[in-house]
Amino acid sequence: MLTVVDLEQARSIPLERFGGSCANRKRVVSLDGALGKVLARDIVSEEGVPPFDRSTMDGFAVRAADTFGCSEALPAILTLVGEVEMGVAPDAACSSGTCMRILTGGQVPQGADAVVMLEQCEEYGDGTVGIMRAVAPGDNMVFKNDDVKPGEPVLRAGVGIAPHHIGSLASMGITECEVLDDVSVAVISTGDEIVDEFRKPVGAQMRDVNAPMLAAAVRACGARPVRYPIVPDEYDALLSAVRRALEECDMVLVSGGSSAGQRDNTARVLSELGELLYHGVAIKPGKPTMCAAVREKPAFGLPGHPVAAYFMFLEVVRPLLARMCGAGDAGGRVRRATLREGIPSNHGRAEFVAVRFEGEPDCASRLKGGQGAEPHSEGASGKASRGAFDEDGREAFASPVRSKSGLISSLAAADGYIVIGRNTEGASAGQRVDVRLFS
Ligand SMILES: Nc1nc2c(c(=O)[nH]1)N[C@H]1C(S)=C(S)[C@@H](COP(=O)(O)OP(=O)(O)OC[C@H]3O[C@@H](n4cnc5c(N)ncnc54)[C@H](O)[C@@H]3O)O[C@H]1N2
Ligand code: MOO
Repeated sequence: MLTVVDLEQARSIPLERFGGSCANRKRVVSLDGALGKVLARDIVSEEGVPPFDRSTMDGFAVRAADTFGCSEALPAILTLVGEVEMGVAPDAACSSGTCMRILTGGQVPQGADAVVMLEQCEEYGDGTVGIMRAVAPGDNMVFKNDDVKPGEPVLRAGVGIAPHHIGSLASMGITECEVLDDVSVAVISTGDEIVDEFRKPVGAQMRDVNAPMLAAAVRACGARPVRYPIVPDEYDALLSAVRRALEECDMVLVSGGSSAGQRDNTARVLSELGELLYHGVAIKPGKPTMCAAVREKPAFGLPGHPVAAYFMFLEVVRPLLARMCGAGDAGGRVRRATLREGIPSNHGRAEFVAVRFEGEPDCASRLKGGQGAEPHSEGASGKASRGAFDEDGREAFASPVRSKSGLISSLAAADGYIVIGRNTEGASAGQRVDVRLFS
């Protein structure tokens, strides 16, 4: 029997049940394998970076005080006492009235506290250098430990490791780090008519759309998909596939067989193995979605129709998976837009509607100045008299994309989707909406 919930409950029930207990396995990876992983503990450097005062320009290391008041007309004349070799600690120091030749990245010698750029100096060839621009202490150089101070945390546990973090770790000489272990997600397609995407369908067979798509969606969350062989519409076959997947993975996704037909086994299998938390969501498409707890692991039954499976993954599975991966709730990016045309929707369920953005002239000036704004068609809700603006100040318009839940390529024309509430007559032209972006 269907235990129907609304979309918000479909999302919150698994989050409450499984969201707190996860993401605790850790492993050590080398920097090569660290990209995209979530750091498991704070990074504190034992070393300071840079380990010495360092020039950021080609020129001459000086005592800044020696250059005060100098100009092109009246250069400060300093005695050249040597040259800093790259990668080697200087063999001389700068005392008052002296300077040393230095290249970008060279160690600023003792006594010097600034560097004058080459272009602002003139070598006279007699062992002296004319300085034509005054510098302040610290100009054109960085000091020892400016980037990283020993003992200070540089990266915090929970951060998603990006390329610049890997650069930072390398600079500290940290070549491996502890990260949260991958969350593994079993992806199972079921249906007698489904063949894998490498085979040519014969008769009334169809290629598996859901498994490659859901595996990619799992990967996009930072988790590791594990694909299992396609399961026929047989109870025992699905029971043993799901049982095995739950032993091997942290979460299971089954697509197909989710409604209440004779050959739809997913709900029966999940009830047999564990506790069905809900079966049925008041949303179109996506109605037969279910969630179960099997030995405290989450198992979702998603609709066979690919568009429905994708929307329900994004709305219901992704928030939990993101939490399990240690990345917060990761609701996806949202962009505000104004609907170009009305969308009727009055079947007592909330509805996902794919939309695309329409190109519009840049309205930044109108937004900022607030003058000369032309009103747009007023929605039936009366809420919007002007368009919505994105963060760049561009006015964004969205139009519905005709789509059906079995037609995955219809989404290729869409940039994202909106959710029309359950107790409405639909959405009206001119209404402002939050478009959940696909990417
Ligand atoms: N009499 C009723 N029929 C249906 C109802 C209903 O309430 N009463 N609900 C419809 C809705 S809504 C959906 S959604 C689907 C749910 O289907 P199932 O989850 O049981 O899935 P199947 O029946 O196995 O497949 C539905 C459809 O999707 C295709 N499919 C399945 N798996 C894949 C895959 N991996 N890749 C590509 N396509 C797949 C399958 O061939 C079917 O065409 O039920 C409606 N029916
Ligand atoms: O609700 Mo079904 O999930 O229309 O495609």
